[in-house]
Amino acid sequence: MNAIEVTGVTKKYSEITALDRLSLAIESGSTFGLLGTNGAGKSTLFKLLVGHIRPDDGTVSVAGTDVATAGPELRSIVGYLPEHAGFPPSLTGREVLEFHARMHSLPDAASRIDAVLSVVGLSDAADRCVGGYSNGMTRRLGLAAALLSRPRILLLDEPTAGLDPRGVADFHRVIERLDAQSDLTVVISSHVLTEIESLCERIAILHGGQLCTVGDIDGLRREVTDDVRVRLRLGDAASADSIQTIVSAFDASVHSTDHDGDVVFVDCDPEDVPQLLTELTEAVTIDGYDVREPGLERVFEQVLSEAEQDSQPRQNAESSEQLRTVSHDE
Ligand SMILES: Nc1ncnc2c1ncn2[C@@H]1O[C@H](COP(=O)(O)OP(=O)(O)OP(=O)(O)O)[C@@H](O)[C@H]1O
Repeated sequence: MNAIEVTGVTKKYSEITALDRLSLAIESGSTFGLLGTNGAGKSTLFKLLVGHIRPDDGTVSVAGTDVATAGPELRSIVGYLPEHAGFPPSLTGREVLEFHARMHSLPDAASRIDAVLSVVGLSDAADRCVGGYSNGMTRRLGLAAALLSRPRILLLDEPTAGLDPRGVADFHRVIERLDAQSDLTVVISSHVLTEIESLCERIAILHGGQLCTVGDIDGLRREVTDDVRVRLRLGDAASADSIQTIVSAFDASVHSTDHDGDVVFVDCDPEDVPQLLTELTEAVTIDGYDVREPGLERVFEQVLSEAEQDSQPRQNAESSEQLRTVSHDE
């Protein structure tokens, strides 16, 4: 069964088309990644799913309920962590949640608040003022608020943006625990492709308000390439040119090379890796290497470049410069 069904949805903000005839179904119980460039329409989709805005055309349903006609029960179906969730700094974490519980008329507020504080790891900080919370704690409080009404669907809009690596890891652990312990459907939007790769099974990529692709990550990778990516750390600066000379002898199977400082990336046929490494180590000093599956960034870049070739320039499209804001964690 699908937790989310969006059919032919268009949403405009005056002359800006934020979503353009979008159709997307997300299966119940899955953790789903929503990717896209800045301004692709991800936050707009979340706001439609939670009923904060209405589509100009098309239908949106969550857990079989049409959002257009749903009443307050929508709050117990969908939990939402917005991109910019702020709380009154003078309230404690617990008081913030008590306020949310009153808004949602939750019957068992006190025990529910204790439970969600424990899920997000804020029990010890519950009676401290939110103004003294770190960014990571504030995001986890936002997650606690989203979980308060025991939703069946959880929407997380860039949940780890601005968090330090430990904050990111803590947040991921909470999501993984939620994923393992329940049949919750989680939809995460993020610009950090490695985050989506580690948390999600399926993804959709949006661009200019349109759906470019949807599918499971491994399947999309296979559609894009059979290559592996060899990452080489060079022992001396002069060897980047030598590498180019050597890999050019493999031109049928080496599909691209790139470098970042003293690290060189070679995308090639997996069968050619042993021969390539042998020849390279004979010719240049290599301090280390590894061989990886192509990252999700390969899928992302390919899908977007195809979408850009296919589409007419859009009045409200963000500049191609912004494509580079997507994080590539090499
Ligand atoms: N309230 C609004 N008024 C006018 N335009 C808006 C409004 N909200 C969003 N937009 C525009 O709609 C488009 C989609 O915005 P949206 O915030 O949904 O994108 P996004 O994919 O979430 O972007 P980002 O990754 O930068 O957060 C953008 O062109 C944006 O400028």
